[in-house]
Amino acid sequence: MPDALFLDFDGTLVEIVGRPDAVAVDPSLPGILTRLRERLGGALALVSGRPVATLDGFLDPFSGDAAGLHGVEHRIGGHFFPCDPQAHPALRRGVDRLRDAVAGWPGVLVEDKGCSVALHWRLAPGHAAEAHRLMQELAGDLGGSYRLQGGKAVAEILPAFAGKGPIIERFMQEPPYRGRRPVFIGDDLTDENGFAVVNHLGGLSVRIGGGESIAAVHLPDPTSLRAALARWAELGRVDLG
Ligand SMILES: O=P(O)(O)OC[C@H]1O[C@H](O[C@H]2O[C@H](CO)[C@@H](O)[C@H](O)[C@H]2O)[C@H](O)[C@@H](O)[C@@H]1O
Repeated sequence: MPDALFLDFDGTLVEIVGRPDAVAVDPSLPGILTRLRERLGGALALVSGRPVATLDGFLDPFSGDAAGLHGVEHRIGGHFFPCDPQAHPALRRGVDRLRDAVAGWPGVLVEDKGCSVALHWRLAPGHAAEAHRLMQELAGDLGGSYRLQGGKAVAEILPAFAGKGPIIERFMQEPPYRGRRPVFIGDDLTDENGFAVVNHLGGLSVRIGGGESIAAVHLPDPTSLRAALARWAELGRVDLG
């Protein structure tokens, strides 16, 4: 059965760095993704917590199918299904509240993604507990339409329906993904939900780096994944043997 490949971005295709805007993309990566996508008959999608537009900016000139904000928005076959921040007035007020609350916490970063918001403390580990508590409070105040998502030195608030598993399932119902074996590669807590779905569908889950995971296979780091992707672009299939 041919493969359908789903790839996380931060910590998977690129190394984790101090700030969200400081990511360095290996110059070979856009070309590798373009070739691999062609060899997979188009069945390659990014599945990330980032907005789709941010992924496009980092990976230019590569641009293909993608799910952004953990599946809140997605693009498939050139059709973009966006999220309108104006449909989330309570969240927008919450972003203002967050900015005010962390104004005196140097190194704590608010990443406003329109329909979701992330609070980062990688550069300010001493504020981790209070930053996490702040996000828990805000998520509680926003009620059941939103949920809290943990990650690497980050907590995010996003619409409750969103998750990497559901959006992978959605892609798998559409051509060119339908009828293929889903392979999902990720590195973080939010990716476990995607691993559960591909495991259930009889696919392959691959975790980058260590840590407890339900993934079937582990690769050590983004460098080793990029080397594997280049090889798969020649082979035209995923090969972890
Ligand atoms: O689903 P992903 O593509 O893995 O995105 C998850 C979040 O990644 C980003 O934050 C993480 O990477 C940053 C840059 O290396 C790092 O500074 C931060 O500590 C990490 O948590 C991104 O900023 C978030 O928006 C994504 O949701």
